[in-house]
Amino acid sequence: HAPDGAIPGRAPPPLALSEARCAAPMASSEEDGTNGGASEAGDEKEPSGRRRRLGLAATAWLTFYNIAMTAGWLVLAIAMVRFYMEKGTHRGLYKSIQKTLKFFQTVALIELTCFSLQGIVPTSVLVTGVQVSSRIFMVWLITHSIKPIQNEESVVLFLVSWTVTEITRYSFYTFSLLDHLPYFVKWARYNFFIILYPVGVAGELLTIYAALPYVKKSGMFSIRLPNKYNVSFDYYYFLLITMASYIPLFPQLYFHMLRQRRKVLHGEVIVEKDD
Ligand SMILES: CCCCCCCCCCCCC[C@@H](O)CC(=O)SCCNC(=O)CCNC(=O)[C@H](O)C(C)(C)COP(=O)(O)OP(=O)(O)OC[C@H]1O[C@@H](n2cnc3c(N)ncnc32)[C@H](O)[C@@H]1OP(=O)(O)O
Repeated sequence: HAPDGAIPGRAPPPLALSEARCAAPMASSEEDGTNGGASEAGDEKEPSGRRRRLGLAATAWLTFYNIAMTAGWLVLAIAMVRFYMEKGTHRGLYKSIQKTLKFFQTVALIELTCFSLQGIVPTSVLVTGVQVSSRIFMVWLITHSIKPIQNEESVVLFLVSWTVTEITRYSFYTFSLLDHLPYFVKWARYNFFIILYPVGVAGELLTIYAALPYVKKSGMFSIRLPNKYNVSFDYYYFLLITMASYIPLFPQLYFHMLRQRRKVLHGEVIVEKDD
């Protein structure tokens, strides 16, 4: 365990959001030895490291954000279960929940642009960047834009994986910030992904694959030569490259989560390279 603030490769932690202008990360649970403020035993006598370092304004804002996101994804989960119970089919499911999905998944850009890039939370910019951008891509440039694939079973695969993951993740952050992290939530955050990550990725890849014929036929989002800028772009090949990029990128995200799991659940100290 490193002493407070003495984290190799990281700037000193902020005291308050307003002071820091999102400029420095908060110390992690491993590093300050406070278990991230999680009071599983419920016997803490003073504010945890997490709250001390973040400051009231940042803690309040993050808590509000995480509660809102937990609620949003819960609403989505309930809507999906209700839809399936009433209709008995997945057909039409995407259409019925698309507004909520688009809203809450797009809002997650805040995590990249403010929390991560600005250093409010000590998360990896690279990991968060790949995670958020691939989701935004799936939501807007695939499922929203290519209507014929909206009823594919693969869409349900990633919808369910994302939803369970996000309810768990945001409630984990919320309870951590409130210093009352139930062990089950922590366990779920660092175990569910073992199954949900590959299932979600399979759903995403199958959905992109299903979109290929429509993209090829329609020539959507493609720029053909000749044109006055003398540039060409073929969305069909872009999708093929995107699918291929899962091969090097997904294992990195998966192994990152496995390392996090060892660190958080089993207390292993892992020195990670800076982004
Ligand atoms: C333009 C086209 C792009 C195409 C790219 C194609 C390539 C794609 C490759 C693969 C993409 C994967 C796609 C994905 O959509 C699939 C799925 O999601 S399927 C569903 C299952 N998914 C998961 O289980 C995801 C699991 N992964 C993660 O959760 C993430 O990796 C991530 C959240 C990004 C990182 O987690 P990590 O554990 O490393 O760090 P955290 O960010 O959770 O925590 C670090 C510390 O920061 C604190 N923190 C972070 N955020 C908050 C917050 N909102 N509020 C409060 N605190 C926060 C956190 O508590 C930690 O603090 P401490 O260290 O003190 O405990």
